[in-house]
Amino acid sequence: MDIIFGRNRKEQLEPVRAKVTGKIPAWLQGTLLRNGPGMHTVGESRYNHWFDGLALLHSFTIRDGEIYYRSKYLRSDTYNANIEANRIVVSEFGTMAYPDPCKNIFSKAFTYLSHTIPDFTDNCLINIMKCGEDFYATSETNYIRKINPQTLETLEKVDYRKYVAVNLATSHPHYDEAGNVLNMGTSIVEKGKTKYVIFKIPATVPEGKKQEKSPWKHTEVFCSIPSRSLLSPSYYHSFGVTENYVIFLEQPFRLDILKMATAYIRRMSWASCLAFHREEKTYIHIIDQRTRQPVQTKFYTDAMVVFHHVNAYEEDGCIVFDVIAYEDNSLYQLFYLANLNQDFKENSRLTSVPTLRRFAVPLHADKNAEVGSNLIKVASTTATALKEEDGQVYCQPEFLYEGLELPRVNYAYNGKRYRYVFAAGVQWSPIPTKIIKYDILTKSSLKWREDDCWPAEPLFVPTPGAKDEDDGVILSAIVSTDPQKPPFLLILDAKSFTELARASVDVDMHMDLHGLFIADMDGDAKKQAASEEQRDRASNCHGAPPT
Ligand SMILES: CC1=C(/C=C/C(C)=C/C=C/C(C)=C/C=O)C(C)(C)CCC1
Ligand SMILES: [Fe+2]
Repeated sequence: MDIIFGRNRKEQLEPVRAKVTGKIPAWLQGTLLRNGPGMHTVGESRYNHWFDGLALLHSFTIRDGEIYYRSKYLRSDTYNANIEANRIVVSEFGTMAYPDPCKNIFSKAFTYLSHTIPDFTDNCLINIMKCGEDFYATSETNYIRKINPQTLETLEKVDYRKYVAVNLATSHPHYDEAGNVLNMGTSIVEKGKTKYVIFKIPATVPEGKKQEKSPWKHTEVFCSIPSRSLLSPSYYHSFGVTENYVIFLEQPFRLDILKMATAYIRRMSWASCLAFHREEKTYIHIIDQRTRQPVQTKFYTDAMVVFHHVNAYEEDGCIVFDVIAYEDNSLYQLFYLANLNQDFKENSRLTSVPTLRRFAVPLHADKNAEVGSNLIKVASTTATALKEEDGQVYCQPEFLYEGLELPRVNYAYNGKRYRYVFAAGVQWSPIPTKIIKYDILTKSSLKWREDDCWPAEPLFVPTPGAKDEDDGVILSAIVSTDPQKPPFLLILDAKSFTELARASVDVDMHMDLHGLFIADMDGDAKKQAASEEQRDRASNCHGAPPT
């Protein structure tokens, strides 16, 4: 499996034309931009974990039935420092690195301890985020990197901490219809008050505040939730939204801050500071977006580990939310390269299969309801919420489907009642072998698979003017373990799950994590943008300084 995971990939700087078979829908024009780890060895040193790898951006540009592929390593400070030193000098999730072996490590550790938490990596390998017209490569630390989505060039480094007090932030923000970004992060050092912070980055500079040009400067804190444990906040990889609420799971998979502060001196990785406490509860926080306050009722469920929220919506006074959940944290364990390389089949068996679970949370608990009664009256789910004596509400999910990860939905239905989940199919191994369309209404599924093929996260792109939720295509980059079969971009019809086209490229493609599709503007929008640009230029000539 080294062929898929541990091998360093060659970047493809010049766009290369793909060999297309089948027929690409004429309306499908734009760029699929994705991110993931591509280099795990620098000189003689090797990362321990797949999530440590240096970020490799890649893109498929689809135009008039042709597809061009390119890839480029993110020139993060981390990448540059490693390449210059010809070894790993910056710590990542599963690898602690020691920048200068000549320096006394105790003095280094002392500096770290006095600052509590060291400076994190800017190796942004997980996802791509859109802020206004700009694109950023993201990870889960306080740094993100602006990128050029066309050339894949690395631009400036943005430190979240300059705009909002967070040391960690998710790689899975949400977007509202205007393109404003809603994200969450954890503040672990501010005055000892460990808290989770929900914040909003506007897509454009708000009216009347134009003197401050960057939308980042207008980032606002939406709501803060104190951590149940000051020294051990919950780890989370994503969160959910409905039209009016935010759903945050404070799960008993926690980061130990004291362990983090001493990790460097103990020669332990950040990953070793994460622990799953199976005897604890998972708290379900519901935040009202209108009042910006958490709903006061204490909702909880059993211990679980969730990386990906799928979707959520409001129905009959309840919040229904769907997540991919595990019984434990074995997923992170399996992605150690040592497990992925030798005896792959033996070592890479998940001890719990990722399951699509539906929860329902009652927003207005009936005061007269009896203790022990189920507060969920929604007919569409068997999820329950039991009223307890002390006023807490114990939620138990409905198990919908077993063996799927990297979920995507038609984003026009994000926060709304929806029907379809597109995901990668995984069984006892964490590596996807199928692409799945799961129909929540009929509880049936459609699958795509092919021998020796390892599909990436399936991304849904809607047909312009689509009426049905599944009216569109699925895009997935596929790598193969068969040396005769080059990697390809698969285009499926999202309704029937039949292949429309594939675009093979003879390049060294990596298995990636997440990304997005940037649709080309249509003719009219292009014309309008051009005339706006012309108008802006003209107004610049009349006094305003050029930007
Ligand atoms: C570097 C670093 C981190 C990195 C986490 C990463 C890189 C997580 C990747 C998760 C993925 C890819 C999950 C997929 O489901 C932490 C632990 C946040 C905190 C300390 C510094
Ligand atoms: Fe993710």
